Amino acid sequence: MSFDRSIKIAPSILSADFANFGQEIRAIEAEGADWVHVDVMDGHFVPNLTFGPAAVKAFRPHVKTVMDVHLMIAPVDPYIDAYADAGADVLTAHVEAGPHIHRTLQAIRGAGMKAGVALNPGTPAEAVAHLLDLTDLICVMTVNPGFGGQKFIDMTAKIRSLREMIGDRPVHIEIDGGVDPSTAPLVVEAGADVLVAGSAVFRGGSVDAPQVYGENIRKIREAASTA
Ligand SMILES: O=C(CO)[C@H](O)[C@H](O)COP(=O)(O)O
Ligand SMILES: [Fe+2]
Repeated sequence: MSFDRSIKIAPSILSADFANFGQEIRAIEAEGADWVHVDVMDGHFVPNLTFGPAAVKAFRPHVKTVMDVHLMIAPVDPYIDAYADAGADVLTAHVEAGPHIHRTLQAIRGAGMKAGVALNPGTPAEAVAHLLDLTDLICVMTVNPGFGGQKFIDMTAKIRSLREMIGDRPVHIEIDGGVDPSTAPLVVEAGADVLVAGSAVFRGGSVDAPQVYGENIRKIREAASTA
């Protein structure tokens, strides 16, 4: 997985049909997804529960692009090897998930994955100031994590600060939560390059009507290109 700053749309399968992940992943990729975003929730760090490493491993053969795994779990460290074995390309941990995010990022890279760090809306950009050389992606949450379909929280000032802090390092800025054609240009203009979108991609479509996913992805991409 090589670094580039072009806009990438990463549909979140949190909004897919949970009885049909394989087909859903193949459909969004066929319809133009650049990455596939996988939300892991533990019912403890966030008030919702999704799936664990065995399910993520089962998704792997269906993902031909980049499997971007967003861990909303605490603790993280005991599970890093399991997600490496599951085939995650990017593994993102929350800075709020424990006292040793520096060690966690080292361990993620040590296990052969790209290391991501996520920031809740209430966490300032400065929380990652000493982590920039250990991270490949900073995920700026634009909702409080736990659920799809929530209203976008404006974090453009934080995105601008991060873009300045990152300088010319090869670090992606990913935006997660409430991204749709109306919010995408704001975050891209502020410096984001990876746009996660769950409800805005899956809304109105299905594996029997996958062209709707394609139209939804295209609308986000077109809106982002106006930034
Ligand atoms: O991490 C997440 C929630 O915690 C999801 O990735 C995010 O909410 C995407 O869903 P939507 O685009 O519907 O907001
Ligand atoms: Fe996510």
